[in-house]
Amino acid sequence: MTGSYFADIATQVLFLVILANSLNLLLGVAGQMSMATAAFYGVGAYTCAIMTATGITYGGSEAVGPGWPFWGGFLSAVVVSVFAGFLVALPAARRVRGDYLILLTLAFQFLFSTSANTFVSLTGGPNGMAMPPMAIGDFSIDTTDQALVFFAVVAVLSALFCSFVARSPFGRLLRGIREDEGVVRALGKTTVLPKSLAFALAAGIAGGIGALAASYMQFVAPATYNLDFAVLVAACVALGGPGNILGSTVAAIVIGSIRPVLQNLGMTSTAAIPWESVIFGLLLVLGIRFRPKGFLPENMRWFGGRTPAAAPESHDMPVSSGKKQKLSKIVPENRKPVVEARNLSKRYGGLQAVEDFSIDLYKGEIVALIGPNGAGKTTIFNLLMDNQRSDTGTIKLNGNSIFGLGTATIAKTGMVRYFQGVRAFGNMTALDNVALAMPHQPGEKLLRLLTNPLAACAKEKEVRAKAMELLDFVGIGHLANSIVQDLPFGQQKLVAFARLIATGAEVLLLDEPASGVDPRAAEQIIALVQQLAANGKTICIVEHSLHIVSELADRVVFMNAGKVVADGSIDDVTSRPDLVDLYFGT
Ligand SMILES: Nc1ncnc2c1ncn2[C@@H]1O[C@H](COP(=O)(O)OP(=O)(O)OP(=O)(O)O)[C@@H](O)[C@H]1O
Repeated sequence: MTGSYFADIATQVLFLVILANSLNLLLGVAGQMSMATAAFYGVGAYTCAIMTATGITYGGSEAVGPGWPFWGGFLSAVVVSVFAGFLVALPAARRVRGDYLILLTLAFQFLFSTSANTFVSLTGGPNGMAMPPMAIGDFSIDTTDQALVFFAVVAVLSALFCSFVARSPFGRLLRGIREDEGVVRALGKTTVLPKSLAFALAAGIAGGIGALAASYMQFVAPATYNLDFAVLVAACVALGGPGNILGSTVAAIVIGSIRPVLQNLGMTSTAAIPWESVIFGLLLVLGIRFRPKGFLPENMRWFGGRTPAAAPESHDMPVSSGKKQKLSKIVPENRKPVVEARNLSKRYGGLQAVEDFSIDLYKGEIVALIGPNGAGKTTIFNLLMDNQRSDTGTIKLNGNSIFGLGTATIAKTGMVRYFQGVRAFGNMTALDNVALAMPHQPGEKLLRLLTNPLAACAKEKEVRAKAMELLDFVGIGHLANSIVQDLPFGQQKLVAFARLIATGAEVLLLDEPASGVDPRAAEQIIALVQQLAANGKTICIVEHSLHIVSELADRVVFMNAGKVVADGSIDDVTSRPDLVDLYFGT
C-alpha cells in the first residue's frame, strides 16, 4: 500500500488503542482478567481472511475459502469472536474466583496459536496467508493516509462505545461484580450472564478490529497474535487506568509509539526492539510503584476537584431521633408469617453449627437473634439466603418455598441481607452503590441497552432520582458523589442501608448493622431500623449490643451452640440468669 510511513505506524498504534479499550471494558470495568485478547484479535483476522479467500496459494499451501465480499467476512469475524468469547467465559464465569478465567483464557490463547500453526490447509500454517484488501462497494482504502483517517474514526467510535457501555447501568452492574460479586447476587442480580456478555463484547470488538487490521495488512500470520501481544494489551490497561477508557487510550498511544520514536531518533529496527522492551519494562515498574491505579485512575475528576472524601460524619438523618420509642408493634397471632423457616440444620465437618432451627417472622416486626459468639446467628442468615444450603428443613416466603433457589432469586423474591462488615462497593460512588441495587433496570441487560438505549437512559434518570431520595432518607444525600471507600465507616454503613432499601425487599436480615460505629451513628441506625419496621418491613437483626436490642426488638430469639434456647421479649431473656451467664460468658 502506498502512502506515508508515519501514517502506517500511526494506524498500527490505533489497532492497539482499540484492543486496549476493549480489554479495559473487561479487565478494568468488569474486573475479569483475559490473557486471550490477541487470540480473539486473531480469530477475527483469520475468520475474515478465510471467508474472503478464494484459493490463495501461500507458503506452499493453498488456503481455500468461499470468497465472500469483505463485509460478509467482517460480520462473520465479529460473530465468531463473540461466540468464542462467550463460550470461553461461560465456564469460568460460573466460578467466583478469577484465576479460573486467567487459566481458561491462557489455554485458549495457546489453542489458537497451535491451531493457526497446525491447520495449514485452512490458515497457511506458520507462514500465514494473504487476504484481499478491504472493499465495500465503491469504498476501498488505497493509501496509508486514507487508512489512518479511517482507523482514527473507528478508534474514536469504539472508544465512545466502550465509554458508553462502561457508564451505563450494565457497566455499573459489571463494576459491582468487580467490587463484590457475592453482594451483587445478594441484591437480587444474576452475575454469570453479565460477566460472560462482557467477555463476548470485548472479544467481538477485538475480532472486529482483527478483521479490519488484517484487511489493511492483507496478510495474517500466527506470530502477530501471540501471548506477548496479549500481555502488551493488558499492560496498556494496567498502566493507563483500569476502568478509565481515556487512560487505556493514552497508554496504548504511548506504548505503541516507543519503537517508532526510537527509530525516528536514528535506531535501526533491530536495535530499537530491545530498547523498546527496556522502556516498556521501566514504564511498568514505575507505573506500579507510583500510579498503582493507573496513569488516569477510574475515579479521577477533571473538573470540580476531588471527591468530598473526608466528609465529616453526618448526624442529620431525617428519621425520628428524639425520645426513643418502639415504632413497630408485636403482630397479632392470627396473622400469617411473612417468613416461615422450619427445622434448619447445618453441619461443618464435626461441628453442628445450627440444629433444628425454626422461626416465624411477621410483617412490621423486629426480631433480634442474639447469643454468644459462635452460636450460629450468621449461619442462620446464610441458610435463609441460601449463601449456604441447609442440610434439612423448609423455608417459605409469603407461603411460597424459597428453599434452595439461590441467593439472587431469594433476594429478587423479597428477602435481602445487610452484611456484617458493610461490604459496600468501595470504588464506586454512594449514588452508584444505591442505584445498582434497584430492580427492573432495562439498561442492565446488554441487549436492551444496545437495541433501545433511549428507554434505558430514561429509566436511568428515574433510578438515579430514586437513589438520591434514599440517600437523603438515610441522611447522606450530600455525599452522593463521594467514592465510598473514602467515607468514614459510619457513613459507609448508611450507604449500605440505602442500598438495601433500594432493593424494595420486604424482609431485611441485618447482621450487626450498628457494630463498629460511634454511639451517635448507632442512634441513627436504630432510628432508621425503627422507621423501616414502621413502614411495614419485616426485620430480623443479629446484634451483640443489648442496648440496641432493647431499643429495637419486639421479640428476641436466644441461640446457643446452634440451638434456640429462648424466644420471648427482651425482659424474658434478661430475667433468666442462665441466659445472662451464657451471653456474658460468666
Ligand atoms: N464455612 C464454615 N466452615 C466451618 N465452620 C463454620 C463456617 N461458618 C461458620 N462456622 C462455624 O459455625 C459456628 C457458628 O458460626 P456463626 O458465624 O454462625 O456464629 P455467630 O453466632 O454468628 O458468631 P458471631 O457472633 O461471633 O458472629 C462457629 O463455630 C463457626 O466457627
